[in-house]
Amino acid sequence: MVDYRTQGQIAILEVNNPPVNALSIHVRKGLDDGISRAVRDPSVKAVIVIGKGRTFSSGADIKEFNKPQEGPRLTMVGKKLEESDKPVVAAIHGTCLGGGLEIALFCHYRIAVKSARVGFPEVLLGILPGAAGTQRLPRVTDVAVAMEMISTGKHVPAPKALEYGILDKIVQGDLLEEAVKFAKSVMGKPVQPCRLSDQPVKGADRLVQVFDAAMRQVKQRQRGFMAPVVCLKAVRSAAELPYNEGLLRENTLFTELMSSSQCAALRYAFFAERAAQRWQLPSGASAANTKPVPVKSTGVIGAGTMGQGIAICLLRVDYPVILVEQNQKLLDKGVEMIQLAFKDAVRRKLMTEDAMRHCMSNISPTVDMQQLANVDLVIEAVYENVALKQDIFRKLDVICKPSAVLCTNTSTISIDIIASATKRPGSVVGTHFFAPAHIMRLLENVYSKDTSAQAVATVMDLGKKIGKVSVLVKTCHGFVANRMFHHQGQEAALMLEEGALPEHIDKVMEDFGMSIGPMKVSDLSGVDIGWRIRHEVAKMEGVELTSQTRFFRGERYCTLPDKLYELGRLGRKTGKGWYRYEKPGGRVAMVDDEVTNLIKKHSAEMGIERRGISTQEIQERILYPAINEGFRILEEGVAAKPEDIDVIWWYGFSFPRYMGGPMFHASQVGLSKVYERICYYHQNFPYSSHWVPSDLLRKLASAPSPVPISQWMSYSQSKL
Ligand SMILES: C/C=C(\C)C(=O)SCCNC(=O)CCNC(=O)[C@H](O)C(C)(C)COP(=O)(O)OP(=O)(O)OC[C@H]1O[C@@H](n2cnc3c(N)ncnc32)[C@H](O)[C@@H]1OP(=O)(O)O
Repeated sequence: MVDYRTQGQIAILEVNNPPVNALSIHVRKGLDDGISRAVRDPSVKAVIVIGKGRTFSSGADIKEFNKPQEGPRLTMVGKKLEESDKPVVAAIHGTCLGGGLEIALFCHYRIAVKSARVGFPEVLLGILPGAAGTQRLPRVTDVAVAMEMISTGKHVPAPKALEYGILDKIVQGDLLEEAVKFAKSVMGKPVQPCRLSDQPVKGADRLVQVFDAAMRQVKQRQRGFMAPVVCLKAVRSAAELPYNEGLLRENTLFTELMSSSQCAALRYAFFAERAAQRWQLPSGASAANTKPVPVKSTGVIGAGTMGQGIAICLLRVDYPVILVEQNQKLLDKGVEMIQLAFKDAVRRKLMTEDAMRHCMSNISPTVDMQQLANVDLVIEAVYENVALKQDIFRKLDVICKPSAVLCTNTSTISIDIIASATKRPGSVVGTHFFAPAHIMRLLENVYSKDTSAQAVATVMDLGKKIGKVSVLVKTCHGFVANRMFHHQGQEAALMLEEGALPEHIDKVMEDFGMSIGPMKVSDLSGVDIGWRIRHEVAKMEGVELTSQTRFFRGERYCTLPDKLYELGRLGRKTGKGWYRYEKPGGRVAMVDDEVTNLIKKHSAEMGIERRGISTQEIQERILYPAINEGFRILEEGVAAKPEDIDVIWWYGFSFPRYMGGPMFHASQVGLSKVYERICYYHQNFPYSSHWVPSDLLRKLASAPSPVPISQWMSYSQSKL
């Protein structure tokens, strides 16, 4: 785990724990033994700590977090490194994160290659750097920088770290050779001035202003999230207490965070996100055994809002895009909007003018679908209409080369139905982007009964290349995201006619931790989207939805969203939806009397006596139908595991990661309690199918002891 060797008078401690040199027990032990040996050996005059493979160290081994601590503690190992009278040099490449950076800060010197990155991402796991990081970073760099780095978890590129004083030197060429040269240059020099524990905190005279400003920012950005607040308190203590007392304070705060439910949720999230990338099809084909089709050229059909966003995602990572629209006017408008989005990115310094010009030069607008004949991958992004999408896929089947992967950005329509329009259903796959497509991180990839493993591998790979988090699901109406979200929308509308107002529902859910409530989400995604989907489904079933409709598909139906649509209140884009906005496309949601009156009038027309709806009821009626549907999705194998559902909710609907996602949240509340409440609502609202309890949930809820989330799927086929 740590290879010890000497090169002349230099001892080299090389951490060797693939894939990312996590500081597992054997690594800590190896470093501890290694530094003792180097200190003991009179022929050794300097020590280098370096990482083998792709990185210096990614920090503590997160898999060890819920196990009892064994072996030497990181702080003890660090203390030994610092106390060595022989200079110790950390030689950094790849990433130097968390405990890895703490080890480096215990060393007397730090050198790095230019591409290296350093950081304290502990906050993203709901903890703080608990091996002296909060006490040592503000001693090497300014306290303001330390507060920013530790409370955000952002990685800092080597050149910036040099500027901050975290690094002593950036080297070119072979890192070990450079480290040896550096070690020789400091051999024999006293190490005392390089021991950070002896240094004062930098910028301590501005502590109060810096702390107050950082705290304001953290509370604004991360409502309800404990770790950043506690991180700031720990750094503050570095400036207020002597080093050893600061360490004790850090330890108390660390223990508090480590035992929190937020930390448990974030640890779960860390592994869930990575597990989602390890997709597998029922056939046994998987990420591990399937190669994607090489994609060098792409096409996007539809230059509307979604098509523009998707084209931007592709252009940003250098894919040439053939953008197809049905007429020149719509095409020109689409290209203009893409250009505007890039200009905005330049204005916000997210890209250079040159990069923008390069992206725009890669776009080939056309009204001729034949131009797609040679593309490797095409994404259809027209509006949600089965006949239209089938027509496009019929044409693509004739036009595109046999190896092309044919993707549809449908948000609800079964991929089986769309693929059936072609003679190559194996090449057809869903790529469900979330609006705004160039900003939202989620890509819900959807396979049909015929989709080939290669097509799946291609879109999962594409997701990674364009910077998305991809989750693979099986086709059904609405897939995972919209199928779960739909029930929230339904239940929210029903609560509105019973007595709630949009601002009440949103406040409760925002206080729960959602970055925006469901009514604001509806305004953001567009009231017309839901309307179109509902009416499309009704049309397919030969039903007409009118203002008098009270039941649809045997369920209680609320016409309020349809009434909003009929008033032209389509959401942010029209400047009014469930709220009023400062302008079309505005962001500031204001309560609108017109909506309040509409809702009250609607309740009266329906003969419903309005009542006060409690916070608990709003929270449960928004979350539990989605959770119940999540269990059905698992039962049906639409999602392979609960973790995939939670990943979809963090990235698709901004569900607070520190609460773990709806399925993890259910596990924390307790499945028997969730089941009992769902049964209660089912009794009270028998005409809403989303309250019919899922069979899988029933089985899990009646297990003799709580079933860990990792074992839920083993109950899905059981006969209990
Ligand atoms: C007290 C607490 C202290 C002292 C800490 O140090 S807490 C840990 C702080 N460090 C982190 O939070 C870093 C976490 N890791 C990452 O951010 C990334 O993995 C990376 C930037 C280091 C590399 O990213 P990438 O190249 O994309 O690779 P993956 O993320 O896919 O990771 C590869 C596999 O390694 C596993 N991994 C990564 N870091 C750790 C870790 N610290 N402990 C245990 N395991 C880790 C990760 O799960 C991947 O595993 P598989 O999915 O392939 O099984």
